[in-house]
Amino acid sequence: MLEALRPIREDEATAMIESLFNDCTDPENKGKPLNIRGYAGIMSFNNITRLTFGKRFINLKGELDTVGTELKGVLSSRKAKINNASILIEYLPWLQWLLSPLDKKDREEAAMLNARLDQFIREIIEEHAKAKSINIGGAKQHFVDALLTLKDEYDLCEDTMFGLLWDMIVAGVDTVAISVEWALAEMIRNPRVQKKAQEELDQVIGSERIMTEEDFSNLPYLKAIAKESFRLHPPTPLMLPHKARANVKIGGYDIPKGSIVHINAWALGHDPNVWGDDVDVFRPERFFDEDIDMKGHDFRLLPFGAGRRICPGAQVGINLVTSTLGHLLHHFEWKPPNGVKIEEIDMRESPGTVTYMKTPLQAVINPRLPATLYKRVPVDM
Ligand code: HEM
Repeated sequence: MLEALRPIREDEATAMIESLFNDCTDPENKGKPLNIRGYAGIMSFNNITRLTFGKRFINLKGELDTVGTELKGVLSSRKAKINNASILIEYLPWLQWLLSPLDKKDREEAAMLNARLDQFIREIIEEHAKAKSINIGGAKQHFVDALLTLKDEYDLCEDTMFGLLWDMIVAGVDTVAISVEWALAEMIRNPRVQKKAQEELDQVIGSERIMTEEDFSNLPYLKAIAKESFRLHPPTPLMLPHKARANVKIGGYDIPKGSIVHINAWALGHDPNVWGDDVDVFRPERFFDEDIDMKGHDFRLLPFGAGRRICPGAQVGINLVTSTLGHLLHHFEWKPPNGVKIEEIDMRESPGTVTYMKTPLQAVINPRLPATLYKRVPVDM
C-alpha cells in the first residue's frame, strides 16, 4: 500500500491554512464568503504530485504556479472528455454514430493532451533516474522512485510507468478535494458536530501548536467525522467499472461473463436497513455505537472498494482528508454566507465518475487560534 512510501507532511495543509487566513483577514474580504473548492484543489493537487514525483506547483501567495495551472488544466480537460464520451457510449452504444464527429475531434484533442502529459512525465522520470544514478539528495521515496527501483525486476516499460503515474494523479487529486469539500459542507450544516470536533481538537492540541498526524489516535471524533462523510458522500459513488471474467451468481443475480458491473457505494451508505431511520443524518457518533471498517472488510461501507481492485491510495486518502479537515476545524470557525440558512446550502451532487457538489461550497470563516499559527510549515520534498 502507498502509505509505506512516505508520511503525510503538514506543509500542504498549512499552505492552505495560510492562504485562507490571508484571504479571510483581508479587510476587502471582510464578511465575504470564500469558495473552498479552489483552496482544497490546490492542497490536494500538490499533495499528490509530491507523493508521486516529488514536485509541487505553488507560489508564495499559495496559488498554483504557471506549470501547475497548465498541468491541472490539461488533466481536467482530459478527464472531462473521458467522463463525457466514454460513459455515454458505455450505456448507449447505439448512440455512437451520433457522437462520431464530436468523438473524432475529441480524440484528436485527447491525443494532443496525452502527448503534452507524456512529455512532462518523461522529463520527471529522467530527472529522478539521473538523481538516482548519481545519488543526489539521498534516497527519495516518491512513487516514481519506487517504480524505477522495480523497473527491471517487473520489466516495466515506459508506457506502463506513465500509466501508473497518471493513474495516481487522476485518482488521487479530485477524490481528496471532493471529500474535504463535502465534509466541510456537513460541518457548516451541523454546528453541533463542528463545535464538538473543535472541543476535541482544543483539548488534545490546545492553541499553542498545530495538529500533526501523530495526534490522530487521540482524535476519535475527528476520525468519525471523516468516516461519516465518506458514508454519505463517497467521491466515486459507482467506483470504477469492473468486468466479470466468468459467469457468476451474486445475491441471486446471474452475471454473465464479460458484463460490466458497477458497485453502488452510495446506495450502500444510504441503506436504511443497515444505518437505521436516521440514515440521512450526519451523525459521527454512530461509529462509536459500532466501529465499522471502511477499507474493504465490511460490505456495509465501501468508499474505497474492496478486494483486488481496492483503492491502493485508501490509507493516504483517509489521512489526507482527516488531516486537512482537522487543521481547518482547529484553525477556523465555519459558517454559511451571511443571509444563507444552513438548510439552504445546496447539497445536490454533480453526476460523473467523481461527484463534486453541484454548487461549489461558499463559507464565511473566522480564525480561532493565535495569528502565529497560520504560517505555512517549510517544505520538505
Ligand atoms: C478520499 C480519497 C479516495 C477515495 C474515496 C478513493 C476511492 C477509490 C475507489 C472507489 C476506487 C475504485 C475501486 C473499485 O472500483 O473497486 C479507487 C481506485 C483507485 N484509487 Fe482511489 N480513492 C481515494 C484516494 C486515492 C489516492 C489519494 C490515490 C493515490 C495516491 C488513489 C489511487 C487510486 C488508484 C490508482 C485506483 C485504481 C486502482 C485500479 O484500477 O485497480 N486513490 N479509488
